[in-house]
Amino acid sequence: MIARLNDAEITAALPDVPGWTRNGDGIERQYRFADFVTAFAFMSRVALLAEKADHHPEWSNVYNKVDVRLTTHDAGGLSARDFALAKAIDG
Ligand SMILES: C[C@H](O)[C@H](O)[C@H]1CNC2=NC(N)=NC(=O)C2=N1
Repeated sequence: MIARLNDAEITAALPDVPGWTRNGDGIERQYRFADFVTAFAFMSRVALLAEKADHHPEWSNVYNKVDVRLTTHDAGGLSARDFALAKAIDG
């Protein structure tokens, strides 16, 4: 089982993922694109990253906006996997 990060570890990890904000047991970011096709292309790319990492986002899409929330269900909170996926998404 992956370890749940404590508050100090989360605070230390957040500067590594600029643009992401902590909200309770998750980190969140909103992406905005030119149009739906570009937003969906982003989602397709992230879906492949998520499958590869076996770590999946909670997300929603409205036209050109994609809201992404990362949390680790197996840990009951944030884990290193969330920060790794956030970096991969933005990398
Ligand atoms: C069996 C499978 O490895 C697990 O259910 C994975 C899949 N994707 C996951 N994604 C997220 N966000 N949290 C998890 O705990 C998780 N667990």
